[in-house]
Amino acid sequence: MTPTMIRFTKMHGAGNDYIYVNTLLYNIPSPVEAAIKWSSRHKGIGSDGLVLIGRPVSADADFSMRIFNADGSEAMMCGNASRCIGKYLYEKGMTSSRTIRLETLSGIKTLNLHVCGQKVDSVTVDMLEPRFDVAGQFVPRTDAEAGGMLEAGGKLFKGTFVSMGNPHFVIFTDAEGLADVETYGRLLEHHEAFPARCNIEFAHLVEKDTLRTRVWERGSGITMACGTGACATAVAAAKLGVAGCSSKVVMDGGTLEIEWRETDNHVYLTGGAEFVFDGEIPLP
Ligand SMILES: N[C@@H](CCC[C@H](N)C(=O)O)C(=O)O
Repeated sequence: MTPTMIRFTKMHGAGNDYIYVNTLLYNIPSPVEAAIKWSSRHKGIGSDGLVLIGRPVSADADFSMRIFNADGSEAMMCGNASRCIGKYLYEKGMTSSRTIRLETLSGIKTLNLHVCGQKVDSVTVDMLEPRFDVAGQFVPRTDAEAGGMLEAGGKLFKGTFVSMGNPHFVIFTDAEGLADVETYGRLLEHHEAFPARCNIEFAHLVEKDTLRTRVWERGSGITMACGTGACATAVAAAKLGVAGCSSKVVMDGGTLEIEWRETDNHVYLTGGAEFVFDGEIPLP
């Protein structure tokens, strides 16, 4: 039997790369299987995961996003993919609006497209409010307000738990400590303090309001950037007084700008988005 071919677009935001499929045109019956197979760096397209763009359930949204990590697990939110979807929808002619309401598993996020000529230069995403106390995402180990000491691989890590829809644990360290992402990232992702596993950020203040961050993503391992992780880092830094409410987060693959706005308590994420290539692949 001839396999069903699916057209996809590979994109990245600050090096965080995903495979995008327009499910208005193509049905993906088993996204978990597709995410695992297609994300493989050696036997697939190669990516940090799979993103499905679709029709929203809510009348208040224009489009929807579903995001699957490279291990097939589904996440509630993805900051970098949201920006890429803004560019995808606008530049592929699926919308002419520069404001898009995107339905995600963690609510409707508004994308503001910054357009120059016909191209989307960058996108600002209203990531809504950060949370510090999500049942089912984090079991605090101390009576600290939002965070605690966790032991992994014989080492103690003090971090701050921040949910941007999805869970993050942000550890402030010195410059050398950023390399801990390689040794301890996986162990912390699976720490018993995180019933739903966790994304782990190792962050270091390099200059005023500029944070260098490396990330271990739940379900994908080390990635070149994480949008929700950048937001979590900036929020944790502001909460602890390490940085102000607007900061730059420098990740392995690029820099993202974050503002935690006092007026509405929302976090705004700004950064670029890039096309890599289009292709066709059989359904698994
Ligand atoms: N890369 C993303 C986050 C993707 C999901 C994450 N790994 C999770 O499981 O929560 C981003 O840019 O936010």
